[in-house]
Amino acid sequence: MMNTLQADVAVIGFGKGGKIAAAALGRAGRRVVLIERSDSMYGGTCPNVGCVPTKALVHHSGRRRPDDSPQEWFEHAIGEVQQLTSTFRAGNYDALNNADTITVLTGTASFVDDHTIAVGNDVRVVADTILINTGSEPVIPDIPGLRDSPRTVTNVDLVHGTQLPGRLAVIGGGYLGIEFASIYRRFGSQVTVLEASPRILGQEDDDIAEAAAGILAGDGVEIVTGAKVLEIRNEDTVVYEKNGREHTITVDAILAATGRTPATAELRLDNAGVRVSERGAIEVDEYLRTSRPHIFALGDVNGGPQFTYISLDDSRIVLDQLLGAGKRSTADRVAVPKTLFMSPPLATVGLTEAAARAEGRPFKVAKQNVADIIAMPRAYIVEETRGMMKFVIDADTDEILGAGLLSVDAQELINTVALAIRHRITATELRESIYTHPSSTEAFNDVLAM
Ligand SMILES: Cc1cc2nc3c(=O)[nH]c(=O)nc-3n(C[C@H](O)[C@H](O)[C@H](O)COP(=O)(O)OP(=O)(O)OC[C@H]3O[C@@H](n4cnc5c(N)ncnc54)[C@H](O)[C@@H]3O)c2cc1C
Ligand SMILES: NC(=O)c1ccc[n+]([C@@H]2O[C@H](COP(=O)([O-])OP(=O)(O)OC[C@H]3O[C@@H](n4cnc5c(N)ncnc54)[C@H](O)[C@@H]3O)[C@@H](O)[C@H]2O)c1
Repeated sequence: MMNTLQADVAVIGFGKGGKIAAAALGRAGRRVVLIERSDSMYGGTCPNVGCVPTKALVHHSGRRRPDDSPQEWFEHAIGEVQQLTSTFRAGNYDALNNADTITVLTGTASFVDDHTIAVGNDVRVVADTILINTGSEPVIPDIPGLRDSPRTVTNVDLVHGTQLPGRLAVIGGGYLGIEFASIYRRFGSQVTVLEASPRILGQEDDDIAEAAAGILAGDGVEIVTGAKVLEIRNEDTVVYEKNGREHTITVDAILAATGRTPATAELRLDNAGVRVSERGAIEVDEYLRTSRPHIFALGDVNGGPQFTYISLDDSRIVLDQLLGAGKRSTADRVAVPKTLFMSPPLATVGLTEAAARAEGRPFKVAKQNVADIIAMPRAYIVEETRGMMKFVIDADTDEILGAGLLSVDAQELINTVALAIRHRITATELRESIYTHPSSTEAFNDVLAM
């Protein structure tokens, strides 16, 4: 028999934005039903198979001593990571399911019409308002042999598998590819990154991307740029072309890290009249309303930047529509920082030097290698002096336009710079602030003294 639940708000997908919105709406007395397709995904990608396990692997890979067996250390690390993710998963589930106003259903959701959602075969949810928060999925490029090879893995396989690949090929030198390349190299794998573009980290300035590539190469990651992967032969041999010559590498695992696409395939959006863009994302306005105004889309599925904190900010916008003044929008976002967790991390915000030049605005650049920053003994204390810090500054106003920090603690430093940009704190003010000692922030005293 069909079981029908009535709700004020239905949330499809237990991602960051969906869970924050569900909790707040539940606290406000709304009857909320949240639907998640997998019982191993409560909390979404980030705590289960994304940010949290990968950053825990960064941590554990860095603690391996030269005499530790790579395989044993890896297995130990995966065990630790699985404990961590299961704690977070249970915490996420309980936080919502224990609320009187919220029901969590486990099953795949699809639209029946614009107010009705089917969950599996037996349950229907009828809701006034619907939030779609189904995230994204890896794109496996159409390379002959890749999809069928048992050696092809995704981020999900890599954070669950207990066998350290002796040899790993990573197709794609973006955020995901470089993080996994760095992690697995530090665990002891032989890693080759095959990037189609002339260089990795194509969105960053040349000097920053080159410095990052230099650190990875120094750690033993082989980076092949301008590589065209032709096929996967006999399941384990990656055939690629560079400069007109064919090369092969035989590997234990192949990670496709060539981007992630919004997860809409199972939703039957056509039944609800929700429009999707040419690139497969759910179309939204700046208030995250879809083509059906009572249906919102949050997080990766709406085609915005694919970061957990953007999904979180999406929930603020939707909550402002449903419970607040309805003013907040995606247009409010200024200086959104990001961090690539290689070792040391690369964190960036605002304009690159290339973008400032393209805009034709007067700017100056302040940059220094971390090893030369006298005001930052912390780099020497923690024995991580690799990298560089770079600021792009408006030559007329002294405002900071952007920064690229490839440095120990960069994932923390960048938030201070982002705040400075948002609040129009000048480079001089940032330079002349008083910082704790010994800290990494002290570097600003030095690098900004142009
Ligand atoms: C390996 C990796 C590392 C990353 N590292 C970082 C990082 O360090 N920092 C950072 O900010 N970002 C990172 N990201 C990106 C970040 O994880 C995503 O941007 C973020 O998790 C997106 O969240 P979301 O709210 O859009 O949805 P998600 O967290 O993806 O959740 C969507 C949920 O919807 C469920 N679902 C899908 N379809 C249906 C359906 N039809 N019915 C029911 N449920 C459904 C899914 O099972 C999933 O649980 C990383 C991503 C990956 C893959
Ligand atoms: N630390 C973080 O915040 C973090 C970590 C991992 C992932 N993410 C998110 O996940 C998203 C997806 O990551 P991603 O690295 O998969 O995508 P990406 O778009 O960041 O990078 C993809 C890379 O693959 C290359 N590429 C594409 N097709 C190729 C091919 N056929 N052969 C070789 N190279 C090819 C591209 O030139 C690009 O460099 C990121 O954009 C990011 O938003 C964030």
